[in-house]
Amino acid sequence: MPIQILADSAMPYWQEFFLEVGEVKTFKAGELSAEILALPSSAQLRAYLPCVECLLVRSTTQVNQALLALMPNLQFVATATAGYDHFDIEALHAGDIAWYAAGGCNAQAVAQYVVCAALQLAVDDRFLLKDKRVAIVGHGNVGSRVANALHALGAQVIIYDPPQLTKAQNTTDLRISGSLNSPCYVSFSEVLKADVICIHAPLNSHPEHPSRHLFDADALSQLTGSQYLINAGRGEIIDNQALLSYFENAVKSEKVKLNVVLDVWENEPTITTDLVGHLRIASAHIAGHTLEGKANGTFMLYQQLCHRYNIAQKVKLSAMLPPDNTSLPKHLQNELHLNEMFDGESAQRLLKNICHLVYDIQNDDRVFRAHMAQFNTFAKLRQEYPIRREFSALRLNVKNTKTSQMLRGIGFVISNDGTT
Ligand SMILES: NC(=O)c1ccc[n+]([C@@H]2O[C@H](COP(=O)([O-])OP(=O)(O)OC[C@H]3O[C@@H](n4cnc5c(N)ncnc54)[C@H](O)[C@@H]3O)[C@@H](O)[C@H]2O)c1
Ligand SMILES: O=C(O)[C@H](O)[C@H](O)COP(=O)(O)O
Repeated sequence: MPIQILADSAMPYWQEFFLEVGEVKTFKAGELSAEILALPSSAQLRAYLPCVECLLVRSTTQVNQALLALMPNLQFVATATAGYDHFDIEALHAGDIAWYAAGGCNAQAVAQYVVCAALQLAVDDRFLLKDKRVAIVGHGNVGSRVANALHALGAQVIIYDPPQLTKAQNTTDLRISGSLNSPCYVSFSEVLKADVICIHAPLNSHPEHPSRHLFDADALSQLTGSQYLINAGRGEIIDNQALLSYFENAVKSEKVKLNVVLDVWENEPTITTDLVGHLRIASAHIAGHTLEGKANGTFMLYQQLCHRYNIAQKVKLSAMLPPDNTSLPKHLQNELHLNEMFDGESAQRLLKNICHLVYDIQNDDRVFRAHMAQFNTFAKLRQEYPIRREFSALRLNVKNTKTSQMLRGIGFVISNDGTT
């Protein structure tokens, strides 16, 4: 009997990977909840559920007790995402169902979203990132990449990650893979003093350090209009009602407002739309939605399935992705050669223009505002998100060693840079 797999169809290349493993039926985001499945229109999907052995989802499917009760043969649940707060872990354990989350699959994508946001704000507000102190909240797959990228841009980076710090203190080997060589761990009160705060913690109710509402009314009241707060972790890490009250009070008292970038929101997809007008950059939870990030997620689930069912891995991810052969327009390439030392405002503007050639975050912000102003289309915007590539898809030719190190640090692939 082939393995029975039920998978979210919003996983690029699912046919190429999952059909190698078993028989696959797909569903669309929003279709797989006990409430929706109770409707007569879901009869066909509901009838299939008792056969399902492997369930492959994205963050939009709540894997809870009510859903698990409909799949008595389920052995394995996996999500093609880094976050797994949509899993009821206790219910999975109770049902003796193995689970997996594709941690790191889209870390590069999120890091590049943050780099684009930071460069955009720096250019608009005429400051240099290298003069700023940046706090990273959550220094895992995503946070460490963001830390490395902003460090490469010259920023001073500090880290808030109590679970990681505890682990580091309890081990003789203080190196933490994928992070800055020696992370500078700080307290939460130091985070609140940083010029830029980037949130990349998971949503959790950790007994000592819960991330839910870490940025509550009290924390928000300590921030000022000269600071920047970027949330690409989970919406619930910032109390969105408290943030709205903060903005409304700032408007009333004519105070300069905190600069906030939100990719993630509380209660997605039914978000607090009143917040949008107060934000510097707003998007519909798409920071990780590059083709590479999503394809990595599918591939990581395929690897898990092969491992679990002892199947030889035949399909390679590199065979799927389109070739990375875009090159820089001549005028930008010339400018890049002229700005050899990459110092100062004009170099930062050039870097922003190069990054935005691959990913134009302003366009995501414009589209988001236009749609959210008309009707609540958060989920639709996410489902119809256009194909976005990562910086590695743009080949850069750079001679200066320092410049190429910096560009590599934020994820570009460099050729003919004089270092090789
Ligand atoms: N916006 C997006 O599209 C997008 C994409 C990818 C991931 N995410 C979110 O980002 C989160 C992080 O992803 P990751 O791959 O880096 O996960 P990860 O598990 O590799 O890293 C998370 C880090 O956060 C730390 N942490 C846990 N609780 C914390 C707390 N209360 N305060 C500070 N740090 C805390 C952990 O110790 C860990 O080092 C995911 O759980 C997901 O919710 C969002
Ligand atoms: O946790 C993650 O990996 C991200 O939040 C991910 O980008 C969510 O994407 P979705 O599954 O909702 O498409």
